[in-house]
Amino acid sequence: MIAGVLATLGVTGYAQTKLSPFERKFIERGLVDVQKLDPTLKVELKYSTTDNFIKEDVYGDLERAYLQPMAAEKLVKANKFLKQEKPDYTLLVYDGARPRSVTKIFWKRMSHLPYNRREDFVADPARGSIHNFGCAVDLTIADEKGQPLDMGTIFDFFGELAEPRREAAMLKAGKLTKQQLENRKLLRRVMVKAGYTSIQTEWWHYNAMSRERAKATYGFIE
Ligand SMILES: C[C@@H](N)C(=O)N[C@H](C)C(=O)O
Ligand SMILES: [Zn+2]
Repeated sequence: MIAGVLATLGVTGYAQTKLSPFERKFIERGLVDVQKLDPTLKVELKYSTTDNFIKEDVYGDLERAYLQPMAAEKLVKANKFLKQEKPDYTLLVYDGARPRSVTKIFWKRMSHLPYNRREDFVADPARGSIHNFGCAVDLTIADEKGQPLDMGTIFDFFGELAEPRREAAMLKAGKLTKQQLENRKLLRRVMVKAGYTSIQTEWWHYNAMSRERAKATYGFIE
């Protein structure tokens, strides 16, 4: 609440900037703009464009990525670890905190899938996505030209080729190249070293905390 009042007064550093409703909500809940902590991080919120799996801009004016401070600090660490290995590369964030209202839209759009398969790619809003607590991030790595590395699939490719649990088989079948796998492993290495955990079904998704702990600690951002 205090953060919200400060935001209204322009004390957060966004004095001349009109905040989007989602951004206001994030700031009120104590979340932080990841680029304020590390301006070398790149951010392209895919759900603030029509270049996403539902082909709709569901974020409107929101252009900045927000996370709980604990998750943002881990992300900054991961970017530092990446630069130790590859000084010209940087993390490119596609999504951070995501209100549950948006997860509800995604969940409806995947209603053609059986429950298990649906949950592999989009969290059931009844249980909550870890994004809904500001504790998950979707991201890739950008090279020295700012171009995303080839990870074998695009972001939000909902199919087996995107699944870390199938990487060895995909490599063997010639569907994933050694370089694509190396790129994924580089992302995984720096994120895990920084304290994130990966999931078995999406190469781009990382959790800073378990769903249960995030729910108990922060509660839903609706
Ligand atoms: C929709 C996709 N980018 C994603 O974040 N999926 C996970 C499982 C989630 O919804 O939490
Ligand atoms: Zn995600």
